[in-house]
Amino acid sequence: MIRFDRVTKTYRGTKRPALNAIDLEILRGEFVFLVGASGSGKSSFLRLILKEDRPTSGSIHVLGQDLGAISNRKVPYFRRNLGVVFQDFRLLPGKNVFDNVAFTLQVIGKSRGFIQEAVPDVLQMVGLAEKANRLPHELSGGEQQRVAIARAVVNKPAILLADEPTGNLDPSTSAGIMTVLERINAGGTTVVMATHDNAIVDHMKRRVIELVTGQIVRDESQGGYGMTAEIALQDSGLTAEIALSEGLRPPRPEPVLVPPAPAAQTATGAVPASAAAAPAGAVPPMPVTPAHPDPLDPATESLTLAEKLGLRAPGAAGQQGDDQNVGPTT
Ligand SMILES: Nc1ncnc2c1ncn2[C@@H]1O[C@H](COP(=O)(O)OP(=O)(O)OP(=O)(O)O)[C@@H](O)[C@H]1O
Repeated sequence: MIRFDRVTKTYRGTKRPALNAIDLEILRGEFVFLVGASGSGKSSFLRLILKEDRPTSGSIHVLGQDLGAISNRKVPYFRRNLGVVFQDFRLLPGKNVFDNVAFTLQVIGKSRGFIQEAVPDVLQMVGLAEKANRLPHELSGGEQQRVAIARAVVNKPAILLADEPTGNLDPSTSAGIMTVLERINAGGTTVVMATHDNAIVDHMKRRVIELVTGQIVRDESQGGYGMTAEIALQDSGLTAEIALSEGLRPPRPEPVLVPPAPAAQTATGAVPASAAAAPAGAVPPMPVTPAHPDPLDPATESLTLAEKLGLRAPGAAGQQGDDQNVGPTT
């Protein structure tokens, strides 16, 4: 379903790869947590799956397609198989709940009849059937995220990518969002979720892949958040987190040295997924750099919402002002 073969991503102007020789397979129907300190490569990993960016070396297959062989023109068609949810919801503030969800289907040209059936169904699934006429600012943060999830899955994608979907939500609201994501996964959609939320990861007991400086150091079939290295930058006033240097990092259990699971199997047990993985604890201090797509790279140029959701080719005409990126409204 998703396969990375020796994938390395090095951004322009940087020396150290954001992702370093990643070998990984995610199977149909899996629910996978991607954990790791800020800057460890989680968002880069998701962007590569979406073909929002391209690897510096190595190959990526998603749904049987070699992403390197998909032309830019065909990318929007490829992305229709993927739903995406972000930490900051990205709803359209002037459209009500129904229209925010219908937006996905309108952009890809679905009929009015189809939309009239599909949108109420998915709103029911995320628990918002009664709020179809509300505007985003009339909803709580958790409800706004449910709308974003409904929009992501209304076209029944095979894969749902979620980049810290509970990052702006309190614990009980987050639990509700996870119930919705579990429901979507139970319906057959493969879910890959990047998160810093240790309580959720520990509670769900799903596959956990941990990145440290762009390498997979842990791949467990029913993992927990564990000793994932994170620290708040209190003295800088930022809430970002950095990987701990060796001296500061809490002790980590010795890795179990067993060979990586065969490509076609789900990972079992604590498996260092790459022989080249950095030894536990050997983590240099990380500069805290916000992840922005490389402005010089045509594959990561600034995208409108429709483009970002994979519904329209970058630069293709849309309705003026119809799809600007929007953050939380509460
Ligand atoms: N467009 C870019 N240009 C240059 N460097 C980048 C770019 N995007 C990410 N990076 C760098 O690549 C590394 C991995 O970043 P990435 O955003 O993938 O990490 P992350 O694990 O998602 O972090 P966070 O948890 O903070 O979202 C970091 O060192 C980051 O600074």
